[in-house]
Amino acid sequence: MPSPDPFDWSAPAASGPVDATVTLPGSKSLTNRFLVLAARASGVSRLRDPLRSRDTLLMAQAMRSLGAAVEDVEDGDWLVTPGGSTGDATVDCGLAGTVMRFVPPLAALSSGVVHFDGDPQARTRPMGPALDALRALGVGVDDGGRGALPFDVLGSGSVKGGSVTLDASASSQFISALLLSGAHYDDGVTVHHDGKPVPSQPHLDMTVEALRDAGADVDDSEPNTWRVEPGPLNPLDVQIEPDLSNAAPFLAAALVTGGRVHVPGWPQHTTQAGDDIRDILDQMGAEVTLGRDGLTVSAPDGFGGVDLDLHDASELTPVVAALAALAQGPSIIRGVAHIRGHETDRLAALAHELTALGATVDETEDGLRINPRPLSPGTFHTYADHRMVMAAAVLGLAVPGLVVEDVGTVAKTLPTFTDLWDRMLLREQASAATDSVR
Ligand SMILES: O=C(O)C1=C[C@@H](OP(=O)(O)O)[C@@H](O)[C@H](O)C1
Ligand SMILES: C=C(OP(=O)(O)O)C(=O)O
Repeated sequence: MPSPDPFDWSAPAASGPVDATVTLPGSKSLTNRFLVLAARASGVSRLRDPLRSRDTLLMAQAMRSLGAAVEDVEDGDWLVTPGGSTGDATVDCGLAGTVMRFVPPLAALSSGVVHFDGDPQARTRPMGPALDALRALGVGVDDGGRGALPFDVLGSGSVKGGSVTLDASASSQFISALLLSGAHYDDGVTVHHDGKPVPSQPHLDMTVEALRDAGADVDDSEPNTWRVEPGPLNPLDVQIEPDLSNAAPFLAAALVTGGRVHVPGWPQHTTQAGDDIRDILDQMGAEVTLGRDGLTVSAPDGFGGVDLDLHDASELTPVVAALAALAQGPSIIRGVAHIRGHETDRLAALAHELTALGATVDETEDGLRINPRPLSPGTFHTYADHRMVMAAAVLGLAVPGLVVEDVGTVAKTLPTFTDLWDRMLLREQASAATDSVR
């Protein structure tokens, strides 16, 4: 037999109920917002326990390219010393939506041409409305008419700003991007959304809250309109919360194995969309308890299918779809048409891979209908999508022999994923061993 591709990973099957505590690294969305805000604040900022993953390292590098210093200091924190670039620069976006959307409005403030590019799949992610909005605010952008990467932002040292209307139904990040830099524009920025509903409302709330943490004057009192007044931003000293979307596959393991998973440090208040996983797992029949010490999920009685609108928390779709394929009844996932423009067309990718394992899956215009069936092992393709790796790992718990193609792609937001996964399952073996000697 040919030896397996070195980047493939045999997903471990569970040999019994998991019983584990899993500590997750920091939130991608919070880390990358705070990096952008800190890069032009009025003093040195400290980011405590930031996520270090491909997306956040690319963002740190982008901030350096634009003149800020991002330094590793003791305890794993980042110190960010603001600075404005005075020359041409290049930004590698990788496949990070936050980098390709949040950095151009900041680059517009620099004095030079800032060239943006990324992975091949990044060139197909929606950018057009974000680039047109910058143009409407007086910024030169050369995208060769593509409305996508690669493109140049022609920085002239300042941006007039003002009012702009755009269609952000393809990504909330178009709006977050303008707000995160708008305080540095001469007239601030007012963003109006006109189109189908904007997805990911919690991420917009996160942007507004992060701006207010930095002292910005933000008005989000009217639907579909956001206003950031011009003015300096204060330096930040912020503790980054654990990434709750990255917690989802670990919590899902409690359901699949009939076990228990505890995630310490789960915030009592958060703007992270991943917090919605609590309600989703509860709807599937799990026991979900949020205490001062963190979140605990257990599922002694199995779990059922759900009818869910994931418009607000669409990044949870791959893991929820994996759970749905293993549930005791059919599920419908709605409201996530825009995730066809995520790392890959997630609806097509999930439908294809789950069907290949034996599930009955219909791709709808805005989601998936999933009918669980007995699944057979095979190779689960991941399409350069970290969350497809996480979905595959969840399936692998119940499908011995499942192989996950290109597991390294999970480093986009969680480079330690397979270590944490193995440790969660070792703990399960350890407790099984303890039980057997009792
Ligand atoms: O602003 C952010 O940090 C994000 C917003 C959301 O993007 P979309 O609105 O494009 O779905 C989310 O899916 C993504 O993972 C992170
Ligand atoms: C959609 C995602 O990422 P991005 O920030 O690249 O849009 C995601 O993490 O699921």
